Amino acid sequence: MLELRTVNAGYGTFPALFDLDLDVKAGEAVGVIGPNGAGKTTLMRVISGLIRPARGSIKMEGVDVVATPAHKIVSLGIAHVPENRRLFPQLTVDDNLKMGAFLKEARDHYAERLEVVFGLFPRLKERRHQMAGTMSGGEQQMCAIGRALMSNPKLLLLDEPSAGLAPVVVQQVFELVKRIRASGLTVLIVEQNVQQVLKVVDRAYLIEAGTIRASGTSAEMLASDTVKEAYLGV
Ligand SMILES: Nc1ncnc2c1ncn2[C@@H]1O[C@H](COP(=O)(O)OP(=O)(O)OP(=O)(O)O)[C@@H](O)[C@H]1O
Repeated sequence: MLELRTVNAGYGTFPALFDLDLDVKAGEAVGVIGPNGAGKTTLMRVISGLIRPARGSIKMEGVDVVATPAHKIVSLGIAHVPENRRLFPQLTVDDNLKMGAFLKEARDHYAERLEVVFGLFPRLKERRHQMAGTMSGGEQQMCAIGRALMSNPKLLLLDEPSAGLAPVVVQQVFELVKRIRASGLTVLIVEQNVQQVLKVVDRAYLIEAGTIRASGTSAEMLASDTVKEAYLGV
């Protein structure tokens, strides 16, 4: 579904990703783990078109993402839930969800999409008239994911959904990821919480200093000495 080949990207003259190759197949949940500053967020931004690669190719179902204008990338079926959620705190849950349905196709199917999102996250329906900024961290994450789902994506990019949440809420967020996964969506998820993320993904990539250092199934990653020593503290 998604194919990155020798992707190089950065900020000005600062290179953040080097010759990065990555694949996500339809129906898979794939994790990206790695230390602070490794380039995980940059990877998500380059896939969703927020920044453009200096070199390399990105294809979504065979379509060249690099040649697609940023505002059209959503219509390829890619939805990005950014780090720190980026909700509109002064707007209601309903209005935040509406923001996710700005494309014509999504607007035309707004009521239908809303039912899908409320079906997946009933809590959002209960809280639909509440200001997003007054909801708990876990609920806000739910709202951010719900907003992304309003565009009816095929591929959901989740950037550190558990960041800044209390341990019990982190559990709930990983339950959400499982639910999304079970609904048939393809998921690419960046996480610092290595132990937890390896429980919900099929495969994972370890990224260090802007490049892929290791990859494998969740079981392989859990058994890998590199991953164990650096990220699992064993
Ligand atoms: N807007 C920016 N301008 C300049 N440099 C940036 C910018 N955003 C990120 N960087 C740099 O790019 C590198 C990769 O950052 P990135 O945010 O992708 O890492 P990360 O793996 O997501 O880290 P973290 O887990 O801490 O969020 C870092 O060295 C960072 O300082």
